[in-house]
Amino acid sequence: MASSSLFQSLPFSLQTSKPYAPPKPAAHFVVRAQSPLTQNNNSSSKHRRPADENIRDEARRINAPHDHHLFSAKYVPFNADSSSSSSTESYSLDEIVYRSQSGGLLDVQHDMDALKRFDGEYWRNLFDSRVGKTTWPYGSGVWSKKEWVLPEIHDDDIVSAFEGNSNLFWAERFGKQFLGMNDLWVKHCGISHTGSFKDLGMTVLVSQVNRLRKMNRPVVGVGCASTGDTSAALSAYCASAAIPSIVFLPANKISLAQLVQPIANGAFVLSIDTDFDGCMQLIREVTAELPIYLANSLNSLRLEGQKTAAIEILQQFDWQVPDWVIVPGGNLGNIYAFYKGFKMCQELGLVDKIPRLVCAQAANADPLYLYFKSGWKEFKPVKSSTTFASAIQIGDPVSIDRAVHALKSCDGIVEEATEEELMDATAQADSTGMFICPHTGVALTALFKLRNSGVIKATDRTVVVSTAHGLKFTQSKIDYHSKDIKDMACRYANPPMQVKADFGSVMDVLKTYLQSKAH
Ligand SMILES: Cc1ncc(COP(=O)(O)O)c(C=O)c1O
Ligand SMILES: N[C@@H](CCOP(=O)(O)O)C(=O)O
Repeated sequence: MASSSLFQSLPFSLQTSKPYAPPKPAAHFVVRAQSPLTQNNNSSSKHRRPADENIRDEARRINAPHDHHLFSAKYVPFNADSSSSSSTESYSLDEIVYRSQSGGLLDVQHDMDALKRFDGEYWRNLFDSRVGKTTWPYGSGVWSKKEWVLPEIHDDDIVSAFEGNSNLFWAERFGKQFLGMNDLWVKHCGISHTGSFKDLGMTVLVSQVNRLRKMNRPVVGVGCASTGDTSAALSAYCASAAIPSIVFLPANKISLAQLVQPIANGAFVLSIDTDFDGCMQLIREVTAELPIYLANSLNSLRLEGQKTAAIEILQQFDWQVPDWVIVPGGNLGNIYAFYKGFKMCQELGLVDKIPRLVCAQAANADPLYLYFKSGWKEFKPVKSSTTFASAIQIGDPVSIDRAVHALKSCDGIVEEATEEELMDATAQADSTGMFICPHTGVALTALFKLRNSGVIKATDRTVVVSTAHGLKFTQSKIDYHSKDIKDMACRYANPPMQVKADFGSVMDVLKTYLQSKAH
């Protein structure tokens, strides 16, 4: 139905480069900011869709086909200094390609001129109008930004669990009690369908695979190497689209909760006697030989979804820019994704600056930290050792170049956390009502260090990105609270008390407890 198209309802043509003159505010919101679907939702005479129509059918009926061709994106070689690049190498997103001709990384480049024909206010209003709906596919926090993510995919090909839109938690007590801060926030990306931020990228990647398979491209299955979260997301999204998934896991190096996820979702699970870097090497070799599509963040499609978490943070602050965003880093795709999300918002006029980024690593797997400390002189992969932050136990990150570009471009910082520091920070956060994963503990340790050194000020608005759900990492919490960790004081342990099953004994321990709590 062409007349209900968002873009047809706009009072200017995309074919012209004439600057757009905003209409009056009331008309602006009604005419320009709404998607075809929200126009239906907001109408006072809105109709429920017919009982025999599902939300995909509804989207098919309402969304005009040409909406998919207004914006476009392609793969280009990732080049930190893109302004001076004269490369003409590029690939359609429908090609199966992970590396540039020179063997370097790729990046998804959007047609920024087409996107710039709409002003920042337009995009802010459009994104805001889609939050919290069940309309397909915009109810997802990722697909609510579809024009900036994978503009050309048909809504019908999208595989989504309505991911994103995760809560931005005001860490009131933690901020005040431990850091003297009152504007500290935790972006809970792990409160998500499979319990980590990987869902944001995987909905994009698996949707594209779904499209490729419908185009009869040679993709029999999708594979990844994983420290637990990528494999969980991959297997869930593939299962929902009936696509075979294959996961390479380092034997005995991921949590039980993570291991059971791909098993339950029907993935082909290979437990391999090596570390993550070894699994990554193997999956790269295998995907070069077999019709298995690579789902790790080496594949730049993933980062297009992950960058929406940055846009969401701005949106949740009503498009005000925080001073700092702290992200735990392993394979280093996510730190770049955050940078890219913020940068696009700046370039397209939604905000006028970007935050400073901090990448936080476990000291037992800290190649980026060592590189940063050397003044970016020479990058050397490390042999990582065991860490409670097991999902970031990565010594040879594939996105090192992306991360360095992101950090240099925003005056960023790299910090690290020892095992004791990250476990203490996790326990401290939990004691104030959170239930975070050890990777978030790494990010909080970075915050402690930067507050103590005065780099982050008490009044700075700071966001810590929580990357996975704490329930995936209960064993480390049990060990900590049982004081069962060698060479660790476990200063914030809160072990349960064994009490005899009689009234007097229970009363005694309760009285002692209440006295200790009385003001
Ligand atoms: C829970 C968790 N946090 C942080 C990271 C680090 O993200 P990245 O590999 O994009 O640096 C990962 C995965 O690597 C993860 O699973
Ligand atoms: N933590 C990751 C490691 C792989 O990262 P990716 O973003 O490159 O897939 C995991 O959970 O597997």
